[in-house]
Amino acid sequence: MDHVPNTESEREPDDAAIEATSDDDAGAPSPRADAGPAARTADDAELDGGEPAAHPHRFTRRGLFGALAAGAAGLAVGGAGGAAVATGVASSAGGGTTTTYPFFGAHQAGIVTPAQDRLHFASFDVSPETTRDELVDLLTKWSYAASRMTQGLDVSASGAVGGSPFAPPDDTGEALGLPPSGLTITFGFGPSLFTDDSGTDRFGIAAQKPPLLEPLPRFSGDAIEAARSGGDLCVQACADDPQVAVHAIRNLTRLGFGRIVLRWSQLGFGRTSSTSTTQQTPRNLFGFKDGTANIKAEEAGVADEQVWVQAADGPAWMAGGSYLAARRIRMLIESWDRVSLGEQQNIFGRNKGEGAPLSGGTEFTEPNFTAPGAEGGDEPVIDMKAHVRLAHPDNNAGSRMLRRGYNYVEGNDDLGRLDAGLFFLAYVRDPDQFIAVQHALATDLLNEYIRHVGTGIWAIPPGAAEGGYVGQTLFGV
Ligand SMILES: C=CC1=C(C)c2cc3[nH]c(cc4nc(cc5[nH]c(cc1n2)c(C)c5CCC(=O)O)C(CCC(=O)O)=C4C)c(C)c3C=C
Ligand SMILES: [Fe+2]
Repeated sequence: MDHVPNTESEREPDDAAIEATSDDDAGAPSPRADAGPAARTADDAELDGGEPAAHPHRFTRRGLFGALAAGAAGLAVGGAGGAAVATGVASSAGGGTTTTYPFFGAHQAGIVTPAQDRLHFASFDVSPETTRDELVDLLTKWSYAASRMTQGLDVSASGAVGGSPFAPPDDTGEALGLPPSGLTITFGFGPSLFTDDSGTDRFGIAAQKPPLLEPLPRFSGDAIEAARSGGDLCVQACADDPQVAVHAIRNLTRLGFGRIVLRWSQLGFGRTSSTSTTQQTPRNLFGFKDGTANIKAEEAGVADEQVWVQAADGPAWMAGGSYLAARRIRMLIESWDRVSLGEQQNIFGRNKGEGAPLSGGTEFTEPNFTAPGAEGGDEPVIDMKAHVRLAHPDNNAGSRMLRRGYNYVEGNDDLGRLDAGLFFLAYVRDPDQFIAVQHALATDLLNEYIRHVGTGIWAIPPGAAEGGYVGQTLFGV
């Protein structure tokens, strides 16, 4: 890891990290000043003193919910900093879990982390007036807020209900009472952050742009919509409760008012990949098990080989990071539903029930691409244009990718067809791992039933050191 060292005093977490800038009504002056000593919370003490809490996981939104339900005195006058109240546990209506993943670490969470059930993904453009210092300040605030929300805390110590009644709350509040739900928040930098359309180096980082970070090329059959593509920054929020994921994106967006603009966003449900051997393989909207051959966190050495940028790869600031390729892929559900079971299986090269390759065995048996068809003819049992054949590492110089996609359904079009599909997310050490496979899929039998309508690529910096911020290795302050 190549983190720029930082000191406690330089990077002391503080509510100030969340306060508004003059062009930003998201943050009023710190409400803690109004609250008085009686209102001080364990969180406040931790923040003021710069000492990390020994057990930050104790302070949960759920704890606060219990206190509210019990009518805890003082909250109505903005007394108690919400997140400190750890008693009176109420269960979540959203079905979330108490799982937490650390925000700080060598790699960002949300990549090899076991894929959660829900996604809210957002792409932002940095506003023309935003300076480098303001961008760094935003990344600092984002990291601080993310480090709290991923532990089930409000966005700041005063949070949703602990601040001044005369100022907008720091936290929007819709996650009050919900457990952490395994929330992970992953940040990325698009090619246009380094140089804009006119070639301008807006933030003095053009020289540090990874040579591999170029907009994805046009692929055969693409029907890309600009409004669903690209973006200077991306944020992937995954959780086991949709409201927790949406709360995270909403509050991060709010922190960026005046500095960034939401370009597009995507909700997802029903993860379409497993990233851990502890997880059952889920199904996509075509009804097939998806993620069987995905990279799993438990595969020794594979993430270093295929997912994490190594120090020797360069640039130095990306060591421990990754690249994220995103594709919004519409699935033509109604056409697919008229295809026979045999042809559906032929298209993927796996059976629909168990997900086993058509060459035989069980779900996790490696496909045999030379096994002959049942009639004993020349044709192999796994079609030459089957999806798993074309996407398999044997067909792609050994290259793999960590898939982390989600189903989406967004109503229907004017012909009464579901606007549904796969929001495909793949993490790779080198974007060419995705590009080569996507080119190989040009003859995929599946193409008759899908349309790629959105695209994007982002450099995913390494994780932040405790108390630091994501992107510190790039900006160096
Ligand atoms: C460029 C990469 C890929 C795109 C785009 C893609 C789209 C896509 N895939 C499915 C469903 C399945 N994919 C499966 C396997 C699979 N897919 C890719 C890559 C892309 N898929 C890879 C690398 C693999 C693994 C190949 C291997 O190593 O065997 C499967 C089989 C089960 C599994 O291993 O996950 C399914 C099912 C859809 C529906 C889709 C677009 C909408
Ligand atoms: Fe696939």
